[in-house]
Amino acid sequence: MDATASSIALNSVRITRCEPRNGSPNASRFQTSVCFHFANGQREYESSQVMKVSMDSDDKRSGALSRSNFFVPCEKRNQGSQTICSAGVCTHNGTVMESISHAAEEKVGVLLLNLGGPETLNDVQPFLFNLFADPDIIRLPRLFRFLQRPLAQLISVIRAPKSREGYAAIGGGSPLRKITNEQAHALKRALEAKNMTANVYVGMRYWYPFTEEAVQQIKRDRITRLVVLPLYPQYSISTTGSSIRVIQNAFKEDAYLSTVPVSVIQSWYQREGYIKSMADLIEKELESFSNPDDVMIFFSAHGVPVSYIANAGDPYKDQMEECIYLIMQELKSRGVNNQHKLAYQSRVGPVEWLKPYTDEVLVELGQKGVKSLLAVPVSFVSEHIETLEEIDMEYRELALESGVENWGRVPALGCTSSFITDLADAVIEALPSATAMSSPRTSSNALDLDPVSYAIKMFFGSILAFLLLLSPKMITAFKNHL
Ligand SMILES: C=CC1=C(C)c2cc3[nH]c(cc4nc(cc5[nH]c(cc1n2)c(C)c5CCC(=O)O)C(CCC(=O)O)=C4C)c(C)c3C=C
Ligand SMILES: [Fe+2]
Repeated sequence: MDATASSIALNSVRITRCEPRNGSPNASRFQTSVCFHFANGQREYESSQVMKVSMDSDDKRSGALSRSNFFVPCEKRNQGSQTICSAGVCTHNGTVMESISHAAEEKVGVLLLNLGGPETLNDVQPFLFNLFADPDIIRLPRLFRFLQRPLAQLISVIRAPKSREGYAAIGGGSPLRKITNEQAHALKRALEAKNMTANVYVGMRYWYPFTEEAVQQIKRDRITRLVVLPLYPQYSISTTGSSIRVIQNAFKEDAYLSTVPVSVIQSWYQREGYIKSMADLIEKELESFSNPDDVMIFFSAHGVPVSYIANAGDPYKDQMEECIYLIMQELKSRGVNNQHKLAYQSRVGPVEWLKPYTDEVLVELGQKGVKSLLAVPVSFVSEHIETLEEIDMEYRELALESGVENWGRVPALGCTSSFITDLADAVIEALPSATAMSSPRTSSNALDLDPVSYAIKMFFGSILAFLLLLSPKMITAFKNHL
């Protein structure tokens, strides 16, 4: 292939029009390429994305466009297609393709996102306050947004005792920070094994280390290209959506960060590596039952309020159902044909959540005579309160009381090597599509920061919350549902 003719720069990546020697004269290939060179001068990558724009008559109507991504160490590619990368310049079959001018200093970062959890029992109430103060968790109509923080204060105080009991039962705090740090180290090592050096950061939404702190570190480290990887396989407004909003705000407002190319992996439940890793864990755990074929595989996903799906277009339910379908297909291909069921756990508050509810289904299954159940937590990839306390203690007890005799639980993926390797592949595949997040701030943002209106809103909001707190009727109503 000769790289000739037109070439334009796009977000610091060069796009080159290449004419295939023996290909259709009506087809054009556009190759985007960027070279990464690291400080030790040894590790080099060429990332290429080839887009084939076909102008054949059949394809004209549909504007057919096919795309393939590859991201390989230059040494490997050199063997097959004679690409040589050095000092920011890639040559392909003898034709010089300039790479970006600052490629020599490319410094790759990966930001892992998670929810965070209280590390001590004293952290529980302030952690809950941060969670309920998030407009992606308690979705108030715009007109009532000024009540968000007073309401968060109220709900966090009421919820705290129940929540504290749960954290006390699992050792006095959430293991999420420790496990996420371990996953970050494992991912860094997995990337190194694929010849990619990257700084891996952890950003939590509601507790330390906060996402905002991680973003500041990314700025101090002068990262030049970033992949954002939420540790939630499925996208929900309440998890991935909320964390991405924080990142977008931080990046747009900062002169340096707004220029950094960023690629966000929104969801990855459909990745083969993840599906196979989940199937491995399930297959292994089934073997611990004396009658593996009779065990019902019981997927327990974290719930969200129905209004997220019905009114706000949250794709979470669809993605969850597809995810379960893919895992079951994988198991079937291995000859595992067990029955399965999906239900939703962890509902909070008086509104309707996704159904069926885990606790209700467990009772029904027990009463129907199901004797063996294998619980599979499927919304998270680390152990935390909802696996260690809710599933292992509350749901297990409920199932056994309802007639289930054999109970098992699949562990969260944690640092399972096939899973971490797949995350490394996801990062490498995402790098070439990184683009800057910069965009002008909106006038409504500016309004949100006006200190006078903020003070007025806080004043009236606090009075309302205070009145609510004084009302015993109100407290009883909340307590019954939280
Ligand atoms: C009130 C609304 C909540 C929504 C919506 C929600 C969605 C949601 N959460 C997770 C994952 C986690 N949740 C965790 C803790 C947690 N979540 C809520 C509430 C909502 N979650 C509360 C009140 C709490 C605190 C614990 C408790 O009191 O029950 C955690 C951290 C657990 C830990 O070990 O610290 C995770 C992780 C998902 C995946 C999700 C929607 C898809
Ligand atoms: Fe939650």
